[in-house]
Amino acid sequence: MKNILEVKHLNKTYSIGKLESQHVLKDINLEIKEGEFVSVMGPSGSGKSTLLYNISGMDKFSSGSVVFAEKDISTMSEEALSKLRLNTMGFIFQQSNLLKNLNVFDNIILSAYLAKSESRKKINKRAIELMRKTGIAEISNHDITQASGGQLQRVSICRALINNPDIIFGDEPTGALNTKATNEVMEILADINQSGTTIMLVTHDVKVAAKTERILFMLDGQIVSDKYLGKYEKGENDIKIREERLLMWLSRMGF
Ligand SMILES: Nc1ncnc2c1ncn2[C@@H]1O[C@H](COP(=O)(O)OP(=O)(O)OP(=O)(O)O)[C@@H](O)[C@H]1O
Repeated sequence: MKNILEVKHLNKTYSIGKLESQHVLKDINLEIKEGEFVSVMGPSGSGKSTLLYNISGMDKFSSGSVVFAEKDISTMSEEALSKLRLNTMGFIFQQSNLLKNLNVFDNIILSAYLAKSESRKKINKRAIELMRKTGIAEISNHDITQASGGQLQRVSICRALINNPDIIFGDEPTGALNTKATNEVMEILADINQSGTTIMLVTHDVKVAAKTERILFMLDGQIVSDKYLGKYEKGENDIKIREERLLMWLSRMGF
């Protein structure tokens, strides 16, 4: 499998006021293969979200290089980078950040209409298919304010998938959900991954990470460990064994 992401000597420093700065990502080196399902764990403040935002081109890193699908994003103009994000990356956040004045369907199709690379007919067809797959077809015309937390995250997933991205980045996508909705969202993501989309999630939840294939552990701005758990098969019943393996690994690192 080819690498979809190659990160070399990545550093990120935030300036705090005039004299102080904080070195948040410290010489990160990372390769992610096409089709992998990766999660990033680690204590609060270790740099997980910062890593996600810097390798997805949402934030500007201080030094190093990030090559995404053979394109070096550090040398790209802001315009080229926005286009790359729109056409090849999908994002899911803890809070769904959906537009309250649009209904479910319009929230999903908006970015595809903006991309203008396909006919509206084709986009609408894909949106209907995505809503059906994620179990929200019946709320297509509903206002966003009427949807439950789990439904909102499914809308976010459909929105993230509408442009057929090569990769989905999620920052605590299940962080605001109850156990049932978390499990449902993870089954949907496992399904999406099985159809070939690479996924990278930041999570604090062992049950979420246990359903991913590879777990990176961050500590103080560095990836200090990288565990390969193997592909999770949707609906698999040895999830408890995966969780136990992960918990043992995490406890060895004092987490
Ligand atoms: N825009 C910013 N300006 C200054 N410092 C920042 C900024 N964003 C993050 N930081 C700092 O960078 C460090 C890493 O933050 P980050 O959000 O990446 O950690 P995290 O591991 O995702 O934490 P959490 O699990 O709590 O979300 C923290 O000390 C945070 O205060």
